[in-house]
Amino acid sequence: MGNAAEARRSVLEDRRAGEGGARTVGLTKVYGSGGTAVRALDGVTVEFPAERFTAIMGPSGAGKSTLMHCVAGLDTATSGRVFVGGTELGGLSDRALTRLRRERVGLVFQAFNLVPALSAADNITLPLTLAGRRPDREWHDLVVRVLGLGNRLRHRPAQLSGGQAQRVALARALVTRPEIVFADEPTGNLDSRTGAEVLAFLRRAVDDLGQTVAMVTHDPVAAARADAVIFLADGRVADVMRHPTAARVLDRVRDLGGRS
Ligand SMILES: Nc1ncnc2c1ncn2[C@@H]1O[C@H](COP(=O)(O)OP(=O)(O)OP(=O)(O)O)[C@@H](O)[C@H]1O
Repeated sequence: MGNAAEARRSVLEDRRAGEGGARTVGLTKVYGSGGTAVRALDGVTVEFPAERFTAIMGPSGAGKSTLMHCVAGLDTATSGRVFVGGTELGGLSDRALTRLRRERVGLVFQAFNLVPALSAADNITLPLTLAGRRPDREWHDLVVRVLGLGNRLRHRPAQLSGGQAQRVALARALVTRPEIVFADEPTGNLDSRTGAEVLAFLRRAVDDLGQTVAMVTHDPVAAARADAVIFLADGRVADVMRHPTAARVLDRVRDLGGRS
């Protein structure tokens, strides 16, 4: 076995045993009150298992973003429970929640959200810089290698293609070795070939780096790269499909009505 493979194995064996993933129990989120109240989530119990890739689909307004925001600690539940790894979010102080959000959850957005003035390398380590932490060099280098970014580190975002920019965003989400990475329509701004490449890297984050990924998408082909698809409709879980194929996902999306 080569040095690189050995390094990779030893880094992966370091994983915090028994941690990772996220889940909700009876998660309900109501925006507003009285006659104008909107029940965005209505008793959602779902699991994002550790070291798995899960897609979230559903018609517009089904509650996909709300679910992601509540599990990522960006929004608070009205009732029900949210766990990231072994930690229940409901019991955390604002300060602890901020820390959890920063260090134990990774976020990837459609619009990349890289800092234009910083190199790819500095963008990747930004979450650690903000937290006053030093990168775990071995893990950092492994992430950069698996995402194929070694020769792009000195580039600024404007000098990167869309697919490279999204890989930098993914590396930034992974560098803290979070319990879960949420990707919100990560291929929405990319052409289909580049989108497929980014999906392949999301898969590698799970298969080669042992990370946990949850992805909101409207695209059945993208969802088919996941291990399971959670379908939401009207704030509830309408279905969970394991081992999805694009054709089966498309059928289900049509059953649920409208654009997924
Ligand atoms: N901050 C808010 N205040 C009031 N209502 C909200 C707020 N955020 C979301 N909603 C409502 O909650 C419901 C679920 O919205 P959410 O954005 O989670 O859906 P979605 O499935 O992500 O939709 P899309 O695919 O269009 O992004 C919608 O009816 C929406 O209008």
